[in-house]
Amino acid sequence: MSGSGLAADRVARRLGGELVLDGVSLTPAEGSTVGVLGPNGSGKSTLLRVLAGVLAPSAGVVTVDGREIGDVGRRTLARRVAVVEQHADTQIPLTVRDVVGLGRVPHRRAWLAASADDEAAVAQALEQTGMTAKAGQRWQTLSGGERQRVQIARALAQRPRELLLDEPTNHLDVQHQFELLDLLTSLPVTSVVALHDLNLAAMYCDDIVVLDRGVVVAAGRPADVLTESLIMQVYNVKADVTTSPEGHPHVRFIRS
Ligand SMILES: Nc1ncnc2c1ncn2[C@@H]1O[C@H](COP(=O)(O)OP(=O)(O)OP(=O)(O)O)[C@@H](O)[C@H]1O
Repeated sequence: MSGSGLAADRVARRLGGELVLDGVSLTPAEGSTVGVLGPNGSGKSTLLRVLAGVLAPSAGVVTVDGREIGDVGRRTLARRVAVVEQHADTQIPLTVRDVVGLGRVPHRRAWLAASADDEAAVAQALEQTGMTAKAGQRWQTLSGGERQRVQIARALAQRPRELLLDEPTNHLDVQHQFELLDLLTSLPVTSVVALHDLNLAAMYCDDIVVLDRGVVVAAGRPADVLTESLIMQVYNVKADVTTSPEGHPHVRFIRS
């Protein structure tokens, strides 16, 4: 398969005897934000882990600039693909600045101290995520939302071309959800983001992929994908979908 960027072609993955992903293809346009939606257990995290090269596909291929991901060196991959997982934790007493600095590791030779470039990338990432004032604070003492923002800062400090995020808005208050997604969509990176909030996905994603039991059941522009029938089919919930004044689909759930 040719093409630039990160792509999945008919990827399957088996876990514990179950087919958790089945024939999933994803070709994010360069610089776009792609939302991965789907119910609990539908395979969103697994897809992100396969795209990150952490899990190998059981069938199909993931490619980076047309090369199979397994053939791209770990260091090369770590320099361009950044991952923000759902439950990052550490027992090591690190400051916020230390954690963000971990994003620079793939760019450094082990025996060299942080360069001016590294320091500038860390400072910029702290600034972009609004964490500069907390740079000296211990990671363990942060709130859930602050930890989330620091993980995102670490990923940004990596200066990736592709950013994979697993429910990054999870712990964030509404202002920080908007700030994060405004930031993601303004960066010159390709982002693949697992989200649960259909309206956030509608507001911010260029494209949406909906998984159900490991299969892509819909993909395309939010307005084409987020329909009342799709929401009923996938989530078994009634919804009223209208168009917001900004032109995005707006989903209102209806209790039956
Ligand atoms: N190591 C494993 N062994 C067996 N099954 C697994 C394993 N890891 C994940 N699964 C199963 O794979 C399916 C997909 O999991 P995944 O975490 O990708 O879903 P998800 O869409 O991210 O869910 P959520 O919205 O709850 O985060 C689930 O049914 C899960 O139980």
